[in-house]
Amino acid sequence: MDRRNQDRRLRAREKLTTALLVHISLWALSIVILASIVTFLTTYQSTREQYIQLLKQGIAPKLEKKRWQFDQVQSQADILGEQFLERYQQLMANPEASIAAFDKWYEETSPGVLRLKAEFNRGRAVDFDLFEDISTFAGLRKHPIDDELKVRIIAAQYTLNELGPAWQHQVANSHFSFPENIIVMYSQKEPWGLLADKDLVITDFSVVKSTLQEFNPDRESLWTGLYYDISADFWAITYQKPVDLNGKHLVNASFDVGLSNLLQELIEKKQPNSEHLVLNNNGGLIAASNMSMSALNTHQVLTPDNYQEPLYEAIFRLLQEQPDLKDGMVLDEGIEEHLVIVNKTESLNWWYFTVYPRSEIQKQAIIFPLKLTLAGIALVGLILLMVYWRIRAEVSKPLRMVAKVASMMGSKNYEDVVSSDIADSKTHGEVRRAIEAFKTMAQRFIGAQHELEAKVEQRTAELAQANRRLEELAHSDGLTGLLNRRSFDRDLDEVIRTPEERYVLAIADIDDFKLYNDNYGHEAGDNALKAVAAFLINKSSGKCYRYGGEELAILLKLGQLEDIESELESIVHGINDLQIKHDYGKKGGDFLSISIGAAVIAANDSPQQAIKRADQQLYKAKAAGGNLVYFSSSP
Ligand SMILES: Nc1nc2c(ncn2[C@@H]2O[C@H](COP(=O)(O)OP(=O)(O)OP(=O)(O)O)[C@@H](O)[C@H]2O)c(=O)[nH]1
Repeated sequence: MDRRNQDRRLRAREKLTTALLVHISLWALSIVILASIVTFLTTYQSTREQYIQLLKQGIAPKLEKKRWQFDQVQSQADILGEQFLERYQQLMANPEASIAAFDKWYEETSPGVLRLKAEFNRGRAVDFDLFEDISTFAGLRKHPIDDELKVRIIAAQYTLNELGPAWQHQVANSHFSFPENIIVMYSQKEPWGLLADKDLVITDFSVVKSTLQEFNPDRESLWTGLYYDISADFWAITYQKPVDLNGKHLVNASFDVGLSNLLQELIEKKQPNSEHLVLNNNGGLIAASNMSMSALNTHQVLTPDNYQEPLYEAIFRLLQEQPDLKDGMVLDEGIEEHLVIVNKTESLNWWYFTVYPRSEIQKQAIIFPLKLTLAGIALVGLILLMVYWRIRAEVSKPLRMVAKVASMMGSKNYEDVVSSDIADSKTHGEVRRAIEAFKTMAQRFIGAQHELEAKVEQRTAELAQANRRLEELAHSDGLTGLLNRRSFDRDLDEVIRTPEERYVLAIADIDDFKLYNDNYGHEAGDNALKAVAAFLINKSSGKCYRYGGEELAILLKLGQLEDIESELESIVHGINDLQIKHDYGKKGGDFLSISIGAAVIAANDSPQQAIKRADQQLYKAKAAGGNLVYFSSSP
């Protein structure tokens, strides 16, 4: 087996192994990937649920706790409003004292702007009442302050002075805002009425404006959005409850509630990557965990108009576009790329939104399938290694053995195949059976070969025999069994070519054979001819030929001349002694006879000359009456 063939076989083996490994790895990797996708989808769902629970736990309880405080504020506003109305009605029954008090206690600080004297903020005793931490700002308005308004302001001042201190721990400030651009405030922190800008228009604040009868016919209480109280230096929201009497809007009982703590909690205690936003029913921002510097600089109630923060804007849009938004909803597509968890408190009518990037959930969800994929790939790699090793041992090597045996078969080394110990050593299963089949085949080939060789030998012998027979037939005469004329010519040539050996040519002719034929028939003639020939073969020491029709020839080695002559004469006599009846010979004899003419072949004779010499002697014997031998010993 030459090197190139071995290489070709090696490459073929490698191709088989590679193709198998590629197939197996493709299938295995497909399964791993499919399993990973299924796992990812399942894991994603469970991770999503897990995160929703976590996020819900994060924001909802805090806001729920805070809600109690806001509920309190609302009921305080109810009390404040009721107390005011009671006081107002009392004072209106006898307004002169209140009017006098107003004129005495209030001073014009700039044209058209009145403020409660500062001593009421610091502490001023009036009869049995001590006024403290109270300030009032009466800004520019269309109409001058009439008596009723003076009584209303005094009623608000008394009510706040009475109730304000009790709620200092719940709220930042307690106050009454008037539709006539007036505010009466109880605050232990800031004398807000004294500090307010003289041109301030209270009703320009959206929350106050929206309590006016023309904007709020249903007389609903309202929370503002978040704003930064620069004078108090804190984040706050304001609650306004309109208080009417006989269809007239008197005041708003209102509170400022500080939200710094809530904001702090939202920012510090939120889950990583999550954001929390609290919006009122109008979309105003109550609180957010991602407050920015731009919000800090706004100094106003935060609405989408003045606070362009993408997340807040997206949530605001969601609130506008989805009127069927409900408490407890989880939206996958609420905001692009974010999961949105919705909470709502019915009493406050506030929305709590928790926003979490979906990519974070995907990141968490992908970890397990990723590990699974990596483990799967590692496992596939390991399996491939083992498969490669097993294929080499179980397939490639046995196939090489099969190929070796097949090659021996191809080279007709059947004996080697039979005597090979390949099948006995390292093979099993189909390969072993294949090699054993090759061995059986080789054994049969050997048997068939032996059988064939025996047959060929037999046929060859038969052919040789047939050839010999053909040879005989080609050189003998069919009727008499004597050598034929062709043999005679061949032998005569050879005799002449070997002058060292001397020969005598004798030609014998049956006497009156025509007459014999004519009288006894041709068949009898044939028989007579056969009898003469048989006698010649039997008696003659030389080779006998049928020379022509009834003429026969004998080539005799020249020994003693007398012996030859005597042999020839004994032949002539012997034919007579056969006593073949011939009653029609010219000389009237009883039996068939022959005449022989013989002559020694000269060294330089041609075949024709040798024949002629014998023929001349025969002629003489015939002429002398037949049944005679004429022999010329001199060439
Ligand atoms: N039956 C038979 N006759 C043969 C055969 N060959 C030659 N003859 C006959 O031999 C005869 C020879 O005749 P001739 O040549 O006249 O010779 P002959 O009659 O023997 O006369 P002499 O030779 O002078 O004695 C012919 O009649 C041939 O037909 C043969 O194979 N069989």
